[in-house]
Amino acid sequence: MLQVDHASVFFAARDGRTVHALDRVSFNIPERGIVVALGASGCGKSTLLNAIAGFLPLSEGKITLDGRPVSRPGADRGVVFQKDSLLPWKSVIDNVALGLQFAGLGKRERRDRASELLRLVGLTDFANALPYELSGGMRQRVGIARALATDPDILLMDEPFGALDSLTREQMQELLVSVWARTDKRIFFITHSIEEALFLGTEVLVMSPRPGRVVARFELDFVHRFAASGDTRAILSSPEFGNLRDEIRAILHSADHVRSAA
Ligand SMILES: Nc1ncnc2c1ncn2[C@@H]1O[C@H](COP(=O)(O)OP(=O)(O)OP(=O)(O)O)[C@@H](O)[C@H]1O
Repeated sequence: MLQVDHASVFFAARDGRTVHALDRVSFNIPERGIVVALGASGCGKSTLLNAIAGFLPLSEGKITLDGRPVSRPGADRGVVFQKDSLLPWKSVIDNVALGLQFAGLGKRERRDRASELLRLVGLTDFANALPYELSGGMRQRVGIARALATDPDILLMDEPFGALDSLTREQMQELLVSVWARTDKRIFFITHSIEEALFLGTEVLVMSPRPGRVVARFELDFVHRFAASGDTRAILSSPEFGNLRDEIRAILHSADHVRSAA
């Protein structure tokens, strides 16, 4: 279980003011859970992910993974960013195998593991390609395979599909569900998109800015339905999905309204 307990972060801005980026955020990610943080720009989503990744310390509160306090980056957490950070001079398979080098695996084992992961994300035929030969969606698939290489307990994904066109984005969401269903990973996922949050999340945290806090949470099972049926259309067009989308849109608008009036 990943536990985030009353996490707060204050930044000292350059003009001397203090930015209250995150305000007493608490949630858990259980086994096989996908928790999605949804909110407008500036509500502290990346700050939260960076704290879970161990890239930045909390000002108050604590984060534990299976009882161990999180204080620095570790192989138990794999991170995927919006912009892929592939090494342009290395082949796809070598990019995936990179993390395994630090884990002390031999060359043969690294390539075997990387090939297995490329199969998982449907990129076997591109193992020897260079990153510039890939589309945006394919690069993100390499990023997912690379994040999985060290077999982390949890995947942390910061708007991984935000820069993709809508069709590719939908395909990537489906691919992520199939990876999740086959690997049993926990996932923490950040997005601006209400539909993406509803489709992927077993729990959605709706966040509002200044200070960044959770204003509503929803437990969902659309992702389980998709994993069982593979029928995206039926899920997106269901009245239940539409009603929740409208409800969350209203919450986000009123959070924004409160902020502009303040
Ligand atoms: N290093 C920093 N120093 C000062 N302020 C910061 C720092 N990092 C983030 N902030 C501020 O903290 C707040 C939350 O930022 P954060 O990037 O976490 O939001 P976000 O929800 O991820 O936004 P986006 O969706 O645009 O990425 C913002 O007001 C931002 O300007």
